[in-house]
Amino acid sequence: MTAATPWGLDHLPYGVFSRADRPGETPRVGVRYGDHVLDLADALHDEVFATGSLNAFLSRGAAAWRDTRALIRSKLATDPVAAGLHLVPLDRVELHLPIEVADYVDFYCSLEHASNLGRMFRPDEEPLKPNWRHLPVGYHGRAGTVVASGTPVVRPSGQRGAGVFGPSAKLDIEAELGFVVGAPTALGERPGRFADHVFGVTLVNDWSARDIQAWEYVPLGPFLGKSFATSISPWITPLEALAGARVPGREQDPEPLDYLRRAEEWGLDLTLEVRLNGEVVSRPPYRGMYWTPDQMLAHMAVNGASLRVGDLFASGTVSGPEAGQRGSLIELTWNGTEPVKLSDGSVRAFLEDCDTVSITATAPGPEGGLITLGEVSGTILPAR
Ligand SMILES: O=C(O)/C=C/C(=O)CC(=O)CC(=O)O
Ligand SMILES: [Ca+2]
Ligand SMILES: [Mg+2]
Repeated sequence: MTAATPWGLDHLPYGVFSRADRPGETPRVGVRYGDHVLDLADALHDEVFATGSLNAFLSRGAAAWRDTRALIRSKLATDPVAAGLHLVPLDRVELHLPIEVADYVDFYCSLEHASNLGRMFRPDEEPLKPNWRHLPVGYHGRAGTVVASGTPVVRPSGQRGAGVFGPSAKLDIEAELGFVVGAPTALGERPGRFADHVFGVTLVNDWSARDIQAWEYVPLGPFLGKSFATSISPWITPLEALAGARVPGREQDPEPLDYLRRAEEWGLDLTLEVRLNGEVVSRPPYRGMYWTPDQMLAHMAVNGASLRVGDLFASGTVSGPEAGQRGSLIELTWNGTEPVKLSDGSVRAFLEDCDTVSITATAPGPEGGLITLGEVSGTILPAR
């Protein structure tokens, strides 16, 4: 087995795969270890891992997540020969959407991103709306169009102004971090500790058609400009693997209301990397995000809304203060006025057909070193 790898015992992200040698079998849950996937249904003799998604396992709750991770680590470390029987080479599996997405919520937690978009969409107003520093602004997305990395994204068509219909000419990305809810709550109940409900994180690309969005969003918020596809990584990194990445959240002014007070450190020192056709165009730093994920969770449930197994909530676009840290093309090119230059001599204001965008991230590992989050990638197909 592979020894020195960014996919070692300290990471072990979960995914759902099917095996080329077992056609027709229901996809299975595995953890990535080096260039292999450990087949958990076989290795742990537990049918919860043979159900086609992570949801049944997630519903067992945080104590089971911890015990399972400990068991997997001990099997791989102390009995590699036996564990090796259940390791399938990555190049012989197909990876799927890891969770059955229940509800999908997208937040807007980067001060820099919100300020940049405010300047472009509402040039005559203050960039930040008066509510922005008082609550993590969010909207409900379309769970059914969350797709696994690698799924092609068809350029959406829609209204782009009064009487104007056609393919989006401002197709964009949003590099985000997504949080997967494992343990649910009942209607009317408030969630407890963040780590008792949230299982792990995944990278998200919230594809956005800026021309459709700019015309439709007033006053109810994003709708068709974002609901055509949202891509996530096939790998869910459990929170425990991020123990070395936890940092205090960014200072907040004004002090948030009690229900939004941070009880624990859930700032995360992750650095994202956005590639366009293989070239790095941005490195957004997650640790500077204004609202932390524990605050997002508290806010989305404060009205008594229940959490469901498989809920996905995303941070919103991760943008830092520097030009090379912006998590969307609309910011990187300032609404297309300062196109990005690629090394083949071509330029991009927004995405063209056949462009491929991929997002990765690294974070300090729980035992030193770095861990690498699973990539999310997608290629644009022409409008239909
Ligand atoms: O400011 C606006 O009107 C719109 C902002 C966005 O498009 C951002 C969004 O989807 C949330 C985010 O990713 O931060
Ligand atoms: Ca978004
Ligand atoms: Mg989207």
